[in-house]
Amino acid sequence: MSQSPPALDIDDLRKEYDDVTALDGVSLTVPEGSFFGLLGPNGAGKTTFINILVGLVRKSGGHARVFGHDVEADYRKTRNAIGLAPQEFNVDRFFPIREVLEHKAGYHGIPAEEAQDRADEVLKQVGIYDKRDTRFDWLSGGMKRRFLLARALITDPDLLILDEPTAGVDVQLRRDLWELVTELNDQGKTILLTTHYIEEAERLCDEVAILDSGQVRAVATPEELKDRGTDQIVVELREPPATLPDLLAGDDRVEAVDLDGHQLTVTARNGGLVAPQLVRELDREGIEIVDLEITRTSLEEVFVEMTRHDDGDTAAGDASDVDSDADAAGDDTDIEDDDSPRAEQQVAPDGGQR
Ligand SMILES: Nc1ncnc2c1ncn2[C@@H]1O[C@H](COP(=O)(O)OP(=O)(O)OP(=O)(O)O)[C@@H](O)[C@H]1O
Repeated sequence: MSQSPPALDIDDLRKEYDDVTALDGVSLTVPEGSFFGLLGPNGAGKTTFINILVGLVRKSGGHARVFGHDVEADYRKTRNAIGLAPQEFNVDRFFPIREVLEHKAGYHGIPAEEAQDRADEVLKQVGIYDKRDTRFDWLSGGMKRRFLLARALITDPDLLILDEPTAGVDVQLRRDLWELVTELNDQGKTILLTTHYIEEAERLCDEVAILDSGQVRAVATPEELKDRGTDQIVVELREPPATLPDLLAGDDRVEAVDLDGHQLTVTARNGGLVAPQLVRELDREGIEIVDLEITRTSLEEVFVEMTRHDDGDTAAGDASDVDSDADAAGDDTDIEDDDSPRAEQQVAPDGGQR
């Protein structure tokens, strides 16, 4: 029995815009049904990657296949398999949102009557059915995000691409959207998520790729990535020893052991596994423990570390920049009725209007 192809099969994908290398040999496999996160600082190449998948940007080299279909040679099949909720608002703002959905369905070949039913269904699904006769302009920021998701769902795509879906939305809506996309994933849709909210990736994704300067730095589960960072084991001692014995000697997970007054701090990978050995050694030395706490590295710290550049800066700035940038991303653009505001060119080989 032949195995079905993965949702995304990306091999040495490259993109140059004049003298800017946006993608520098990206290879990735996203299994069907997975919830996959694409993390990267500003300018890492995430939008370029997505735009190549949906045919808005022409690749300079390599291969990209969606459920086995080449994104350029089989543009139409690829495009029909993907629902994209883009980062920026690019909606025809003069029509009631229900009509916008019907047009989109019609463009994808869905007959008018079915398109109406589908439009109602997805508006209900994202919770803005009562706004169906409202123009996009008149929706609140959060409703606009919900609408973009409805538009991505109108064709019942197998692959849902969410580009910063919760940028600039409040905590409650973010949680609602998380719940909704988790349900969609449970129903079998493959989800590709880009986000600046590391917590979002950690909560939702089975696997994440860290992209930086157009290259994949790591592909792993959030837990595996955290195992690569360092934890801190902080031990409060009853009586600090006059000289610190040689603790955890030869354990290559351990980066540092520091004593400051009553407080012993061990910096180590897999802190949870190192701690029991530390406790045994302290016990053997007759050093009494009053308190012990392990602070696990955060995915955010691992992310910042992995995308730190040689000049000591991260491309992402610090973690707080990461979040505030995302908040600012909800601006309108003037481009309308297109899935991406940064379309370099349209590459539908069939010449079809998108
Ligand atoms: N149409 C374009 N023409 C020229 N350069 C571009 C174009 N689009 C993107 N770039 C450049 O390609 C690089 C990758 O940009 P891209 O938008 O793909 O990154 P990103 O990871 O999506 O960033 P962000 O998180 O800020 O949205 C950047 O250096 C960007 O300036």
